[in-house]
Parts: sequence; structure tokens; C-alpha cells
Amino acid sequence: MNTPFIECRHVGFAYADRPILHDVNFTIEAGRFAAIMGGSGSGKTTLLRLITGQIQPTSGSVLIKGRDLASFSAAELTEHRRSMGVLFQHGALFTDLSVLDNIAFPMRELTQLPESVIHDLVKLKLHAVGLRGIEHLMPSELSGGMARRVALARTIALDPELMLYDEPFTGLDPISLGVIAHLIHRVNKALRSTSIMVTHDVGHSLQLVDQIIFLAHGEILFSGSPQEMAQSDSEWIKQFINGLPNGPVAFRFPAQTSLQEDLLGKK
Ligand SMILES: Nc1ncnc2c1ncn2[C@@H]1O[C@H](COP(=O)(O)OP(=O)(O)OP(=O)(O)O)[C@@H](O)[C@H]1O
Repeated sequence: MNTPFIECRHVGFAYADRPILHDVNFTIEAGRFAAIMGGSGSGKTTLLRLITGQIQPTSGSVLIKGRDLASFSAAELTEHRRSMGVLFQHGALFTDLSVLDNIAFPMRELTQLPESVIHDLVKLKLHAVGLRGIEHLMPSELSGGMARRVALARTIALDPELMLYDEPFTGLDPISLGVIAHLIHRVNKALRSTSIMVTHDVGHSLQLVDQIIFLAHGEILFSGSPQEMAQSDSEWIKQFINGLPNGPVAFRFPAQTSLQEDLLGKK
């Protein structure tokens, strides 16, 4: 059997004394695309940060290509980060740099490539996201959808073998969202990278990914294919997929007193 690209083995994590993840176990095979889903505050971004090595598990281990991240030297950790492309929630561009300089940034920082090659690569990356010809524009001159595409071009600047997307669809109109989803699919196929996306967008992600990891209260409630998820009997998953206001995640906060007591001061 092939060694998985990413494996979480009994991973637990706490911020100070506040437990966030408990006994999280899953594997993602090389070249596969996984979505991490779950309600707000369930620990999705925390899981991404454990995979990038920004934070370390309190218990258990995160293995990259079979090796425990905790055993990486500083140089190996830098190399691990260099081999990753991360698209953040709002795809933040450097506002005082042009599109060209934004996309060239990781190439200039992390490689010794000559400027002429960097310029050609920027054009290729912009072409990949359908925006060749806007190299000279500043971020303030771009629409939200274009800015997200430029951020995607920057993310793929160094052909990463691991792509991480943290809520890439947030704040986009339906057309821009469709474009970004299509581009993410194309990028994933072209780079054959292993990809992980944290998302709340059930509709698009079920079409994009091979695997879904569903977190609730810091535990894995489900891990499997989109087809398996659609057929799941779990009330949590049904509530999430169908966007129901009530279910295991209650609509009402469980107040300690009744409304009558609050308003009339009576029992
Ligand atoms: N640096 C931090 N220090 C302390 N608590 C934190 C920190 N970062 C996140 N948390 C808490 O950890 C929990 C999990 O956060 P995380 O961002 O991983 O959730 P999430 O599933 O990505 O949420 P969302 O979907 O709302 O972005 C939350 O309750 C959050 O308040």
C-alpha cells in the first residue's frame, strides 16, 4: 500500500487548557482532494495549521509522506512550507504591490530565478486563471472575484505539491464563486497536487473533492466520499447538507431560565 501524503494519528490539540481537537484520525492519499467541513468553531482551521506545521499537536502525530512533522528539522520544516500553496479566506493580496509583483513575490523570496523568467512565469500563472494582461494593475483596481483569482495565481506560483484552501469561496458572488470553483478544479488536475479545502460550501465542494472529513466538536463525525456523505443517516450531516435551522445544532441557545421568568420575574 502507498504511504498516504498526510496522516493524522490520534491527533489532539488544545489552545492553553481549552481542548479543540480530540483523537482525530484520517489519511489523505497523494493526488487526492479532501474537504474539511463542519460547523463554526469545530476546529477546521486549527487542523490546517497542524498540517502546515504552524502549531504542534498536544497528543498524537501529523505525518507528511510517512514522517512525523515533529521530527522535521528547521530546514525540513521550511522545505515543507515551500512545497505548499495556501489560499487564505480572503486571498489577501499585498495592497501596495502590483498584480505582477504580488505573483512574483514567492518566486523572488524563495527562488534564485532571473527576473526575465519570473516575468514569463507570472504571465503563465495569470493565463492559468484567465487574467493574462492585468499584470500592471493594482489590487484596488480589481473586483473581488479577480483579486481571488490573482491570489490563486500567486498560490500556484511555485507549483506546490500540497494545496491548502481556507474557505476560498467566502464573500464571492455566485458567478465569481463558480469561476473560482472551476479554477480550483483545473489547478488541482494540472498540478496533480494533494489538496485540502476548508469550506462551508456543500454544493460546490461535493462536486470538486474525492473525500470529505466532517468535524463536529473537535471530533471526526464522518470521513468518506461525497456519495457516502450524501447517503449518511447522521442527523448532524443531514442538518449541515440541507442547511436546516434545527437539528443536533439547536436553533435556540439553551438559556438557564424561561422567557416567562426573564420577563415577569416569576417561576
Ligand atoms: N489562537 C487561538 N487561541 C485560542 N483559541 C483559538 C485560537 N484560534 C482559534 N481558537 C478557538 O478554537 C476553536 C476552533 O477554531 P477554528 O478556527 O479551528 O474553527 P473553524 O472550524 O475553522 O471555525 P470557522 O468555521 O468559524 O472558521 C474556536 O472556538 C476558536 O475560538
